[in-house]
Amino acid sequence: MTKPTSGGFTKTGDWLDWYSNPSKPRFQLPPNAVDAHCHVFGPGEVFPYAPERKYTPCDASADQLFALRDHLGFAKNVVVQATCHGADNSAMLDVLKRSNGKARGIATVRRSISDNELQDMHAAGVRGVRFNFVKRLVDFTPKDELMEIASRIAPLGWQVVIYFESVDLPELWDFFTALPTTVVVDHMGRPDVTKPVGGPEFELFLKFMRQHENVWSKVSCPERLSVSGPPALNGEQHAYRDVVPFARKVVENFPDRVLWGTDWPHPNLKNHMPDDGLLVDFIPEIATTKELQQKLLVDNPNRMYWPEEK
Ligand SMILES: O=C(O)c1cc(C(=O)O)oc(=O)c1
Repeated sequence: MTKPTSGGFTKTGDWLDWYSNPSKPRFQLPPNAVDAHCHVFGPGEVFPYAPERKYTPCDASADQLFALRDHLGFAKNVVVQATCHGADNSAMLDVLKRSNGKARGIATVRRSISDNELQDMHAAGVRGVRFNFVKRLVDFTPKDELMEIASRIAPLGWQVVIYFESVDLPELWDFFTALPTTVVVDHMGRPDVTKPVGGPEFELFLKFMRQHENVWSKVSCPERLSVSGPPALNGEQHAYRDVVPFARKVVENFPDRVLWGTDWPHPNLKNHMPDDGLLVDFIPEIATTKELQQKLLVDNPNRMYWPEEK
């Protein structure tokens, strides 16, 4: 059954709705595991989609996110502002408010934001801003504007989350390496997994992490990066084979600087929508020991987003 887009909005034509009734993962998540990359969409009638958005999704609410968290066995979420909400962070902030401290947020802000607004967001649980360089998702923002935002959020101890395509890394290198904060890369910088894992393009990404100890990576989104599949559907326990060597390499080289997230509700997927339970079953393919799993799912995200709990 298709899912609604409320508030009088019309869903993007080829939109794929998030998966209903995901399976129970076979892989049992360790206690206090964090889904460190997920979103909410609206609902549109409560939190309208932004005029400048590039897509209109089906609704995906805070309650639906919490239900998924509990079903999969995560303890906490890091909610990343989705581009369909522009710089209006209210839907994301509403999740944080209703989470009893079990969610942190990554916001999108413009340079016009006041210091008081940043302080309020910090009190609500926001711990970073996202800079997006994927052209199909956002309009261009000048780098000096982004750098100004980065220098204003740095004193709060916030991070900058960056989303870009691997082919754009050379051009963005100087900007990224000048950022004064912890930098977290979404989805491994979107490698082209049809190219060799040891080839120059992915090697540049590994060099970026190797040379800059403030750079972390989310080893998320095999469902987005995979070309070969097979998709995480119909009980498939060996999904997305072509992504495995890339993600494994990042986890094994930088075990203390990796994070994992579902990316629910999976904006803009075009050829299938994964069963989120099977997506969790992908984790032991890329973090192959208990020790690596503990770092990826528990130690790293809790150190990053809930340091006060130590
Ligand atoms: O590749 C994407 O389409 C995508 C979009 C968004 C967003 O719209 O915020 O976030 C993601 O993590 C990935």
